[in-house]
Amino acid sequence: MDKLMIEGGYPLEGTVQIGGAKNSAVALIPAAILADSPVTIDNLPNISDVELLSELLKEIGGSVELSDHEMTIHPEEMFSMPLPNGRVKQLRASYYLMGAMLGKFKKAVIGLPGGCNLGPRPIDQHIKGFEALGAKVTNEQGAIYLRADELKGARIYLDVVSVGATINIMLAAVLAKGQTVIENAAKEPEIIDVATLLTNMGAKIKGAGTNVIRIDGVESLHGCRHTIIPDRIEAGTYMILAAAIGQKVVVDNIIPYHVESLIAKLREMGVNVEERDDQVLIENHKEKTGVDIKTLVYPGFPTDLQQPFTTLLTQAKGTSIVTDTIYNARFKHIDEIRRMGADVKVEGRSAIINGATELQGAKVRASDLRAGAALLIAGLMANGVTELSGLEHVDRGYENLEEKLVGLGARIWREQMSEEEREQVKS
Ligand SMILES: CC(=O)N[C@H]1[C@@H](OP(=O)(O)OP(=O)(O)OC[C@H]2O[C@@H](n3ccc(=O)[nH]c3=O)[C@H](O)[C@@H]2O)O[C@H](CO)[C@@H](O)[C@@H]1O
Ligand SMILES: C=C(OP(=O)(O)O)C(=O)O
Repeated sequence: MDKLMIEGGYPLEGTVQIGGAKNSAVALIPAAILADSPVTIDNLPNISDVELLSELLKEIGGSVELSDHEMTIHPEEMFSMPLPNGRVKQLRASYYLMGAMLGKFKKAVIGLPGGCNLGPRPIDQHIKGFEALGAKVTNEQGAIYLRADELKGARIYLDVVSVGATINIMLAAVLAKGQTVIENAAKEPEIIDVATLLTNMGAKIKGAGTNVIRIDGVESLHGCRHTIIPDRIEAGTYMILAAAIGQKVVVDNIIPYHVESLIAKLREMGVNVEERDDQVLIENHKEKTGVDIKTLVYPGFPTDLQQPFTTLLTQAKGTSIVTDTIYNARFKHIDEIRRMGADVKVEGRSAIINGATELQGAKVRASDLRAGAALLIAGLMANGVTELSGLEHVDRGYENLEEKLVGLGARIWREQMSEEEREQVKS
């Protein structure tokens, strides 16, 4: 068990390269199950969720070659091995094995997923979609059993706009007979990325990126090569970090259009953002003013950047209100940044931040992935040393974290936790 040691107060400068999108990668890897020949995915992020999925594909008989940022998946020998426990519980995206295995084998047994604990994260809309396609779905002791004699296209209206349900239904529908229409679909860039891979595999999909997706089922799918889009949440995290403690930071290899809502809010605060073709330059020399944000589905402000942005707002003058409309318990980082000196309180679904406050280094723990990002930013801004534990969450979504930060001039390194510290974490 490691902790991250962060010596705060050193301004950051330089260029940081952004990797491939976690939330695309974790859907693209299961999508390969649907093919009859090898699928190669590149610009793959070097994160633990990718490693876990690669192991899960091996458990169902696949062979996987993983080299530097590239994975080739051989699905020819895969079979519908039940996965009720184990690795499926360690990440959210294991739910995509349901759609992909149901689509390919017409049956699957998959344990309920893990992932960040942000309050209730039901999968009723995924199940509604599978049932509409003709599957019988039951929940037996925390595992979802799916079975169908055949899958037939259907019209499915999602009661809530869900990234996971939209992608999962696409995965189950591409090999179904006839047409499937997903209404009130999510529009995140990762959905377009998954539809692009499936289309290159031979699927017929129209409308990905809009709220109505039409899928005409095909008999079979073949392998192909696919390059993952840049991770807009990793990019956003470095942009927030640059606004918090950067002087002149270039966030490179991104699609600026995917982070428009963040750019708008940074500018509103008084941060200079220059948009270029595939990079943004963040210059931070003025006093920052507090702003209000409300998280929304894409293209609104992403919930996954809410926690890091809250930390930035502690450095802005005045009162800011952050409301998370997607998750009702995504404020577990607040108690920790308060311990570092921030003036923040949570009321219902909102955090109220009074700034600007000086932060002091402390021993803090990440309760989830983006809480980790929020505390990392706090540590880099704070006076003195911050010790951040809970790195198993952070490593799910940020590749080569220390390397990228040291490249920008940060003083940050990993250390093993002492026996006593490990005991404290367990209790
Ligand atoms: C692996 C992955 O891509 N994770 C992302 C995905 O999570 P995930 O796919 O879990 O998030 P959803 O878009 O499905 O969830 C959005 C909202 O809908 C609710 N809901 C969802 C499904 C369902 O069947 N029933 C239901 O009520 C959820 O509780 C939540 O309040 O999108 C989230 C919202 O952008 C991001 O925070 C996560 O980073
Ligand atoms: C919530 C997130 O991830 P997951 O859905 O994989 O838990 C995230 O990436 O911020």
